[in-house]
Amino acid sequence: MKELAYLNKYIIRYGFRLTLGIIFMIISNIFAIAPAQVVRYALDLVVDTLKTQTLLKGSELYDSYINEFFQVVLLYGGVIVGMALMRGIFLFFVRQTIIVMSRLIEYDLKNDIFEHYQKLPLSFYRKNNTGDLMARISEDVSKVRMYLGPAIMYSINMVISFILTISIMVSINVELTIWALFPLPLLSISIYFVNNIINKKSELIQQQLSTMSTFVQEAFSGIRVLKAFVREKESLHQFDETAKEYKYRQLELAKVNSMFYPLMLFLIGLSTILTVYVGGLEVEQGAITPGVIAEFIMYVTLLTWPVTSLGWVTSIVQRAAASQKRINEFLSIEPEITSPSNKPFDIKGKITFKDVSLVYPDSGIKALDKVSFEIETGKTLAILGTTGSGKSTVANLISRLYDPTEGQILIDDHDLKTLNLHDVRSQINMAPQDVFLFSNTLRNNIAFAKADATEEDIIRATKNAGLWENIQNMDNGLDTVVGERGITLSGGQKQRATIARAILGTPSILILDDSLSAVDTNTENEILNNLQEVMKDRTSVIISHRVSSVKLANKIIVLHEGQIIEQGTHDELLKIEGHYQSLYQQQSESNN
Ligand SMILES: Nc1ncnc2c1ncn2[C@@H]1O[C@H](COP(=O)(O)OP(=O)(O)OP(=O)(O)O)[C@@H](O)[C@H]1O
Repeated sequence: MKELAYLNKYIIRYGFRLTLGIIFMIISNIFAIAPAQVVRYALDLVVDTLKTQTLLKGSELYDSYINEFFQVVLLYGGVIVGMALMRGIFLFFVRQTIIVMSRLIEYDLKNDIFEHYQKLPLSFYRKNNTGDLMARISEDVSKVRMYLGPAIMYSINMVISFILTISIMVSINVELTIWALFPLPLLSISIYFVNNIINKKSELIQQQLSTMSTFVQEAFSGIRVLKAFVREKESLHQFDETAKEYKYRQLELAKVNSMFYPLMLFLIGLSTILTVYVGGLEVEQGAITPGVIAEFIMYVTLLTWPVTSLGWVTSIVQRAAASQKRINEFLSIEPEITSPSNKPFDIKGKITFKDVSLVYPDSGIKALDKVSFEIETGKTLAILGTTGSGKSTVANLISRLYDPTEGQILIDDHDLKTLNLHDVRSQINMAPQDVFLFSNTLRNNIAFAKADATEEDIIRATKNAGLWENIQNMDNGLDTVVGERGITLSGGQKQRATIARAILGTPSILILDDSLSAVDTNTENEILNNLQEVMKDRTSVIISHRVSSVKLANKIIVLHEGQIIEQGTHDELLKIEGHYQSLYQQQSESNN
């Protein structure tokens, strides 16, 4: 239960609403309980009148007596209706304070979790799958919300109505109180157990539902493969199996649910019977008036819901504690990469690597081994190498997505780790190797880098990325929606859209990670020429497998198994007659 203590700071934040809610709850309970006494007076009055009226029959007083009787009964009726109305109004206020408080906390909690998620390192996302991240921010927060809203509200209600109702009942007749309340704890305990079964069954349904949605989601995102391999029938069969299991679990839940109400009604009925029976005996002995029986039945009915909610609330709190534990697990992870300073920093563009090594924390792979190089502001650095040689790792380190395990990275001669992280990342733009586009318009995808970009900026960026002609041929131009992950675009178009996004903000350092692999050589040359203009006086890092992409660079480094094996300009490297030169020859021959 200590996990829920984390939520106290939120409850304190909305303490005023909660206090108001408690006050409204007390008032609404008073209006709920008071009519029972009015019913007792009214009923006793009816019984007395029935007795007296026979005596007065035939006398002059009879008519006025009956008239007065009806007026008083009407008055009692009016009072009861008025009180019910007041109870309703205050219940409305209770929900408006306590339930609204729970929704506000839910909102804050979701934002806090999301903000925290974004601070966590990439290694965290490798370890935890998306489904788990989503479940904690949606389902788990919803369960915690049930504790903050309904559970707190019904617990307070239970305490208030127990204190008020039971003290009145005891003050009237102790023996009748004991008999009337005797079945209620049984009700509470059985509801607790039934509810636990319901929760377990609901969880199984939830699991099956997520299996079903994952299946459907995969089937539709892989629809091209599915159709191409003519697997529709098998796919339907698999879906049918999953859906059958879902139906079975739902029916299991329905069985338990159908036990719930009969059980509840049986125990409440038992309370009423006992009240009438024991109350009847007490009336016979003259200990109470008949009106008290009616009053007690009303109290028992009033106590039914708080007693029911006791079992229900207990299981909500247990589930909320389990959910909060899962949320706390993520919240307690400290981001490894933090900003040590808030001092603004303007990047000019010089990059220095001094004996930099990186072992990826989650895989233990040594991706870079004592790599050193330097590139001056305004120059272009190209990185070439075999697959898995560590090229993207260099890009990740420059953007400080990881910190080196050994060595030092300097930007404009300052240790990267000491600089304002926000300023560093906002001035270094990267077109990553694994292209990612949001299911939004091309315009919004490109403007993602710069919220205040004008139409002109966006068009210029797409022209420089060699994408403008393609866009003009699309029916909706820049407003074309690219589908999930850019499914409606070709591989080369997606790459060029990410280049446009990267150059839009005219960054101080631009990194293109294998961003020209899906374009033909002519387009590649066109883009590279444009970039020379766009990135004039700024630093570019171009990562590629192709010599054609890197030959114009001021410095080329060739990586192999995490180490630099050659470095220099295109001409210098050709003279060495090493790896670069043989790659150049191979690629020139295959182009001819
Ligand atoms: N996020 C990561 N976590 C763990 N290991 C990684 C991660 N990224 C890369 N690696 C590993 O580090 C090594 C270098 O990978 P890197 O992506 O830098 O190579 P690359 O030269 O860019 O390759 P490619 O040309 O295929 O893109 C590889 O062995 C890879 O498996």
